[in-house]
Amino acid sequence: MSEIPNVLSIAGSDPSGGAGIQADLKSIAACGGYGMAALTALTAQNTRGVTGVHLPPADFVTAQLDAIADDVRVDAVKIGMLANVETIEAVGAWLAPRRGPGGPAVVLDPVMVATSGDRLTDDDTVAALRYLVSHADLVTPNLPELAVLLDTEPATTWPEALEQAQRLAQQADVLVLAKGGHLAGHDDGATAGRCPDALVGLDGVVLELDDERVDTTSTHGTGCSLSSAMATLYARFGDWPTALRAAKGWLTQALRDAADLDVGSGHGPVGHLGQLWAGKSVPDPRADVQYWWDLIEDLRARIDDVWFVKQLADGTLERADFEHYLAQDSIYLRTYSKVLSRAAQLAPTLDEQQFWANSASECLAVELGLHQARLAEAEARGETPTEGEAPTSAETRSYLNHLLSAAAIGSYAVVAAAVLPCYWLYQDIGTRLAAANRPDHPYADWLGMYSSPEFDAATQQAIAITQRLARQADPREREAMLDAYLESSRQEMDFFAQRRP
Ligand SMILES: Nc1ncnc2c1ncn2[C@@H]1O[C@H](COP(=O)(O)OP(=O)(O)OP(=O)(O)O)[C@@H](O)[C@H]1O
Ligand SMILES: Cc1ncc(COP(=O)(O)O)c(N)n1
Repeated sequence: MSEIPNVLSIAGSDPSGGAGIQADLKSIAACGGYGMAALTALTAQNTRGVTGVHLPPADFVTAQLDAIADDVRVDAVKIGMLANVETIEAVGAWLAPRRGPGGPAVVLDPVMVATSGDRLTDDDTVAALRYLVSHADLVTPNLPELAVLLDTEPATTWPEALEQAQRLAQQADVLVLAKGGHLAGHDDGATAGRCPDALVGLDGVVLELDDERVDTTSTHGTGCSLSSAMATLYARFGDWPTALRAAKGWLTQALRDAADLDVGSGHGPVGHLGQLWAGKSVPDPRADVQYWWDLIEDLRARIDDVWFVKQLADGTLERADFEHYLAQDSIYLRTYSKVLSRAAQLAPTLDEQQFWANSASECLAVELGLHQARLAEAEARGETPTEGEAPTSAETRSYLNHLLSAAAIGSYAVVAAAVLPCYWLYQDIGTRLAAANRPDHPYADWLGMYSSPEFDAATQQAIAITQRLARQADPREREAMLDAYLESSRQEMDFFAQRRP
């Protein structure tokens, strides 16, 4: 089976190309899908407004849908403008037997009013649309549409929008994408200059993304474009948060790319294909290291529960266990420093070379400190410190083998991805360990060292470098980066969980 999903838009036509099925087909293509379109309405429309609407008979809408389904597997459906009750019922009836496991994902954009302010639906369609909402997987109303569906006033602040979205989610048992586009000019609070979107379920916000508000009047068709991007990216990646991450990044850039177009004198279209024309790949959440971090959310929670981390935090850790950890950390850092030197060797710029080389050197300084601390620990217990290195544990060896293989055969991007968890996880855990410190804590000196502005800054720089490399990587290298990152994260966990012999 092809990896390119077949995505069907059931929507109206905008002959000026910015909204409706024209926007949908461009979005689907830009997001890596094969686009199909069944027309529910023809509008006479341009960037300034709608001057006419012509509706095909409802049974001809059904005929188009049947023709597609008789021949083509449909992986996802996006529903846009449905101008009257007959059309809504025809689409609902066609969809009903196709819902459920193995059926296409359904995104409903309950279009009622165009960006220009022109109504696109009859007044009596609202009740029928409410019914269809409860039969979709995801519904993407703008703030006025959300209010109409709930029979209330439009939200003017983001918290109010989220509250309304949750209410709709509960009423219709559907996932709601709350969109901040219409907050412009209302909300001068936390969202000023920003354009937030959030997936909201029955229990509240599932994922909230806050992106820059692009300073443009070319917002015609953003709702159409976003909903068809969501259908396509869900079909590609299999979950809604991942789809939203990729769709939001793509749409924000498409809004910026609108500046390259010269279409009409009103609200112009977005630059759907600008990113493809610039030679960038189709949207891919794996290009965002924050997505990598979210993927290891469970693992991060488990690290906090590892016996060693808990006992170190609450001060019940036995000295011998602590000494074992210091010994293994010392061995780890010696080799980790070599892997960082490999990153320095591969770095294309002076800045990055210097960053990795400094980090490698810093590791050795810390290793020296650890060595001395280990001797002091042994002396404190009245033992003669053993000179030379302790034997390397299986866990330490496994982590180092992974890093060394990345350094031996991985690209610069893969090496950066492999070393990143040691910064990021350590800094993250360190913040909580440092917070657990108190003057009479048996490991007070240590916990104090876990968090430092210098290490925070180095972590941010490692994240920024890896982020740039992930964006530039082709899909194959990106996959290798993510694999290396995930493996290092698992190895971090095993390293903390190891027991002394
Ligand atoms: N100026 C902007 N900058 C960045 N993102 C924007 C901007 N305007 C809208 N968006 C984004 O576009 C998407 C559509 O949002 P909006 O709330 O405008 O929906 P809509 O009203 O259905 O769209 P349309 O404007 O096409 O009618 C959302 O992801 C929103 O965050
Ligand atoms: C055929 C058609 N469908 C939908 C919209 C809504 O467009 P927008 O995304 O601007 O709200 C539109 N203007 N025309």
